[in-house]
Amino acid sequence: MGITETTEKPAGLEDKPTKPTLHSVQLGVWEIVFSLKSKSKSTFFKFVPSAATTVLETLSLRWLVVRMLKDMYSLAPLQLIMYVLFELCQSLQGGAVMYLNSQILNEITNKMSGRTTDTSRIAWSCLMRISLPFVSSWFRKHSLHDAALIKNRVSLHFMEKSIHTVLRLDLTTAEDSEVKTKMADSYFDDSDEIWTAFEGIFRVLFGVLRSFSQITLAFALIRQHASAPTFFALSLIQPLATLAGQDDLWGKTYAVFCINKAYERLAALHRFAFADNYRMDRLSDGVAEFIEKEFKKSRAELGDTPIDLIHYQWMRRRTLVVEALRSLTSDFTMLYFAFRVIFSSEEITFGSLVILQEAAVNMQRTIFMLSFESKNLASRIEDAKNVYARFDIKNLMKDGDVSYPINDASEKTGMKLEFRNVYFKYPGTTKTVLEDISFKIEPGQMVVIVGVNGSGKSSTIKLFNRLYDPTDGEILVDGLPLTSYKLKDIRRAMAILRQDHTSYPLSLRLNVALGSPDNEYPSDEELSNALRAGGADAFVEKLPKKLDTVLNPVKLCSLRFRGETEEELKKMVDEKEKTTDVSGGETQRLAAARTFMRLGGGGIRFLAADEPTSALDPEGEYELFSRLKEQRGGKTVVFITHRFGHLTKYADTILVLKDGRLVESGNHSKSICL
Ligand SMILES: Nc1ncnc2c1ncn2[C@@H]1O[C@H](COP(=O)(O)OP(=O)(O)OP(=O)(O)O)[C@@H](O)[C@H]1O
Repeated sequence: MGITETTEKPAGLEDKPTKPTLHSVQLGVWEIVFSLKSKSKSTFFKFVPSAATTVLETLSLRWLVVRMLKDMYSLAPLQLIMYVLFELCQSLQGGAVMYLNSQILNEITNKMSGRTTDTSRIAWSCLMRISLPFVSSWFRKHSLHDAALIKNRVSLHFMEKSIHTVLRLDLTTAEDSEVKTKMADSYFDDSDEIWTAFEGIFRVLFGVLRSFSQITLAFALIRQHASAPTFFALSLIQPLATLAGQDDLWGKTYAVFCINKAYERLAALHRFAFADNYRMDRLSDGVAEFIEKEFKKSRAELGDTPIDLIHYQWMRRRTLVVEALRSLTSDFTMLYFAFRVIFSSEEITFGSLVILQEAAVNMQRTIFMLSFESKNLASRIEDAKNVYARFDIKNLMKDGDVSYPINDASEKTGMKLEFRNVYFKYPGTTKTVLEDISFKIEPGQMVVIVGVNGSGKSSTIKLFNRLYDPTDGEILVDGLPLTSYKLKDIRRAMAILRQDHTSYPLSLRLNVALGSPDNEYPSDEELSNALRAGGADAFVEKLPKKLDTVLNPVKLCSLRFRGETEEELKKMVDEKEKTTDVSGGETQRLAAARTFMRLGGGGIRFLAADEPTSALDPEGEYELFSRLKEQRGGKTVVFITHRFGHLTKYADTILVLKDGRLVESGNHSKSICL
């Protein structure tokens, strides 16, 4: 259970390529492995270069600071100015307190040594000293209030900008590994990076200003004492020794592994018992007893081996002698004065001593603050930089500039489509999923694409509305390259019912209405027509909240028990978090209703349905296709289906795909071999 250090190949890494520079320490159930480079460096030796690097980085990122300031000023100009002023006043308040203390202490010293005292000065200083905390808390209150308001506006503003950024990303860009990394940490709760970085910079600036003003004042007040510089120098030893002796895990590069089999099993059993996704299996397999029995067994095997976090175990390694020496450094200043009293004739007043002590403590605080902030600020600034980098992501897919439709012909006119020697690979992959595909679809035609799983049917559909662009070859729409049209126009002219139907985390009403986003408040009649056409009316009618049901509400509730369970609170949270279970077929019907809503919205010239019936029974499938056929009007239609029996006989063209190639095309009358 003790500490074991080794520079040999760490356990658990046998199958990983290990470099000889690795060093490992075993603590409790953990093994911590770091590079030897980071082993010898103490926090102090890292603090100096890291503080310098942070300052230099902050200076080199002036554009970022200016951009943040501009953004914040535009969102809350008055509050920003007031916040800076309040913080500035608070920074200078330390100096004022020190000045007033020195005045009071000098008068006390005069009194104690029998000299005359200036009563009005002492009364005035006391009055000011009493008023200062009130003034200061007034500043604090307003500064906190302004800071909260700016933070709120900034968070919501950047949340909105993040949403704008993510919504306009095309698939190729969104799947790019660099873009994925940039977008990875843009969480809903993490929208205050800009404010955090800004606040961090200001905290350092005001902290330095506060200490600087106090130290300058202290020097001015006690400059006649020869011992002042030595005193300050001695007071620096304590923070510097603490930093030098601090061998924490901050800033080290390391990996932690669990090397205790019993603890690994405990963790697995714990997950098995708690994770929601195992709940059904746990109950149906009746594994509760097994879990508890195994847990007890592993616990006995583990014994008292420490399981707490590696940071705590690491901290406990400190030796008592080092701790004792470090705490002694805080007494150096007192020991120095004791020494002066014995060996020197210099007279130092009680007041000066207190002021010196106060200034020294402030200096120590500044050093600790800078050490802490230099670690934090760099990463906060990096986070803020990433936020702006996300906003600057450029779409890889180029938008066209031709409006669609070119001329506003009748709505019934279908789209004319042509694939010319189209090849396609998904971005970042090497497999050609579509190879040399050529076909033509005349306006208003109905085409059925068939083929076994993985033959490229869905990939073909994804090229129609430019979710992806072909790797080679060309797609033409109404005689012009698809890429020449404005993306927004071309997508607005298409209705695509996809295979992997989803329901949005919004009410069912919006789930259907969003099929036609230009008509976000459709009438009840339009909604029920779409629901009926999609075959979703019956199941929606049975739901207690009908169209106001949110199938999977976003969870924003939390409940913490302190002692007894509060049933009322629990019920409220359960009610808010309640999900409504619907079958795969019902979600598919909902997606179909959304498509019918789109078809009814007007402006649609092309309809594609990619196996929209996979979760439907044969009757549901027949009904859906019949209604899609009924409502297609003159639109060009492409259907993909596995069960094509009754569909293919209506098709003007049947395209047969195999391994990404078009192996046959024709129609029933040309007796295509299906
Ligand atoms: N996002 C993707 N990234 C990489 N490869 C993909 C992606 N989607 C599909 N593929 C691959 O492209 C090939 C064609 O897939 P596609 O989904 O177009 O076939 P499909 O004929 O529609 O199949 P199914 O009938 O199962 O839906 C498959 O080999 C598949 O693994």
